[in-house]
Amino acid sequence: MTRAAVFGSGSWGTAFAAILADAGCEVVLHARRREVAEAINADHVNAGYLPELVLPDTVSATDDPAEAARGAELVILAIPSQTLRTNLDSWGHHLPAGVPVVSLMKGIELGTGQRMSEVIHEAAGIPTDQVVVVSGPNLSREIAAKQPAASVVACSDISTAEQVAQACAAPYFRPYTQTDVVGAELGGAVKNVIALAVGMAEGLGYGDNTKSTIITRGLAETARLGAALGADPATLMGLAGVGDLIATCMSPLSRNHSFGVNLGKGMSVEEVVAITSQTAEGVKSCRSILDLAARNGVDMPICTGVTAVVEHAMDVRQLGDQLMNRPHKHERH
Ligand SMILES: NC(=O)C1=CN([C@@H]2O[C@H](COP(=O)(O)OP(=O)(O)OC[C@H]3O[C@@H](n4cnc5c(N)ncnc54)[C@H](O)[C@@H]3O)[C@@H](O)[C@H]2O)C=CC1
Ligand SMILES: O=C(CO)COP(=O)(O)O
Repeated sequence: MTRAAVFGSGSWGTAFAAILADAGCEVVLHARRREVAEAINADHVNAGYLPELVLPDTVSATDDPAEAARGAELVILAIPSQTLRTNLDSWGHHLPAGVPVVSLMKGIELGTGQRMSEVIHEAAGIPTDQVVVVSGPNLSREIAAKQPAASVVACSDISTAEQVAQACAAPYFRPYTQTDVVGAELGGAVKNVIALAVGMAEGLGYGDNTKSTIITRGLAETARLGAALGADPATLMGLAGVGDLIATCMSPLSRNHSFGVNLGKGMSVEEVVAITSQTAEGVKSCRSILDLAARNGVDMPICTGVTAVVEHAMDVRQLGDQLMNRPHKHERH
């Protein structure tokens, strides 16, 4: 039985712990707060995040990172992107050597513009051929309800990707292996920003033509960034690209989508932050994605508009005009 350590006991870490357990692993969840770990051990439920999910007996929890990491043959990281480096600086030295380290995170680090796999490599010294990315249309509440879904397991070393895919293949969770780590990570990070834009459109009262236009042109700007950074275009047409884009942009379960809806309805960023208890990665990563795009000479008008709204440089009601009044151009450019 593979022993897996999952760091981050929020929505996705908890749902992924259940996937691993249902796939036959023994799982230890690391929770920052002792009372959360104790409640999971006592009740088999993480009430603050996924109260409807009863965790199998093979999932236990601890607030001690050394204990979580001890003997792990597989490490999973599911914490907010902008806190990954600080977390790894604090307990990354406990991670066992020579085992796959999986990123579930969908963001780009502010300041460095690094993808999460790059942060893991740099901050924890994990060799790149042991860093794995799992990304796809995986809204945690649907996964927790064991509704069927698939995902991409990407690693530069295909045998490591296959090992991780084997460990997380559950009856309701179907992994597909990949070697395009860059494409998988960019798809996951940029779709959050596009989902904010779609949510804003919905909040402003626009319908499905508008939303489909944003999704499709959002995919176009993701593809441009991917091309500049060496992603395989086919990855962005797959589960980690268009698959996740559709799920996140269309679902009321998406935190990014919901955040955007509230902005579109006229709430301020601060007001939405105050009522959002979980991570909406696009709010922080819009700036880092835009900086990354600028450094690579890539035009990302939707991300530019979302960032302007998030940073108070533009009223949400101006976003549509700004996008619609850009110079006309060929669809492929
Ligand atoms: N929830 C979902 O449906 C999915 C989420 N993801 C990605 O997984 C990552 C984690 O997301 P969620 O689990 O949904 O987030 P969440 O907000 O539900 O949970 C975050 C977890 O990280 C912990 N944490 C550790 N250090 C922290 C710090 N310094 N500040 C705040 N929290 C800290 C929190 O205690 C909490 O357990 C994100 O990058 C997200 O984009 C990816 C796929 C699906
Ligand atoms: O990544 C996700 C679904 O694949 C979750 O999206 P949100 O973070 O917007 O809830």
